[in-house]
Amino acid sequence: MSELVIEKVWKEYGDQIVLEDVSLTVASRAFVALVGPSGCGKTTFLRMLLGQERPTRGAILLDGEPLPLEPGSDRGVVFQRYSVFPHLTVLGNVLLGREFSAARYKAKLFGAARRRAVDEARRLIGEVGLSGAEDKYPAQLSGGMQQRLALAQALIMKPKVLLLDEPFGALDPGIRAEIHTLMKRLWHETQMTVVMVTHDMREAFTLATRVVALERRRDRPEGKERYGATITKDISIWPPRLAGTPSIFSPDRDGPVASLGHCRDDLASSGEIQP
Ligand SMILES: Nc1ncnc2c1ncn2[C@@H]1O[C@H](COP(=O)(O)OP(=O)(O)OP(=O)(O)O)[C@@H](O)[C@H]1O
Repeated sequence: MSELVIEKVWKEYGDQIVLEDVSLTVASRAFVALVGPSGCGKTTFLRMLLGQERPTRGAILLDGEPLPLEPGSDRGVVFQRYSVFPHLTVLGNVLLGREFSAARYKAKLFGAARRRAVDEARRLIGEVGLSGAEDKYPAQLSGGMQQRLALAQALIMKPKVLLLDEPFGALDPGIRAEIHTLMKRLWHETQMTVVMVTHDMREAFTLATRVVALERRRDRPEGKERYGATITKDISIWPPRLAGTPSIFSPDRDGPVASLGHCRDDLASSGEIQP
């Protein structure tokens, strides 16, 4: 379970109302794409889900509990840039979250605990297609590889909710299509709830189960700061998609194995998926 409930949330900075009266329930295992004009408050909304900002009014609940006041391991995040640490290797970047959560002050793991974490980090590095790059630094990676690394870095903490702020916006179209395939596979495998900000409608409709638009209802220049954005459209993608569940309508496009273009042997042989 990882359901997010946003109840009548407002966000104001001084006199400026950025968001007004936003209510949204994001079901467990859903993938919501958040779209809207520049400056309407999408990142602000995501930062509230992360716990970096607090609503001025209203409440945000994760599985029925108010969100903790600061970011935690139950919520992972990937930004368009700067999600990874330039002075750490690929392996170091992926291990970091584990090291911090195990030893908050020294941020180092030792012995068997470190070996287990290293094994897990290497497995994830493989999952995102970066095997062989473990000892490289982010500056030695392409943009697409850096975003794959950022995904692995977020996933090692096994977040219930993954928050993505235009994570693929700076990538070339070909690389973006590849990373979409990866993102779909990871979403199906981990069955996380995902909220992704994007400017790319094609990306929104390719990945999401639901596309939600934030907009100011009254957009007169003189009233810009007096009215915040709210949800103006909420489109459920058809045929429906759900993490971990093959689509009955388009199994070749949507489903745990479909995004790979072929059926993974382990799932097929387990009888979970029909090849
Ligand atoms: N910490 C802050 N203090 C004051 N104002 C802020 C703060 N953070 C965001 N804002 C304001 O909130 C508004 C919404 O910003 P936000 O970055 O959330 O928009 P956005 O929809 O993500 O934009 P874009 O699509 O261009 O990234 C902007 O007017 C911005 O200046």
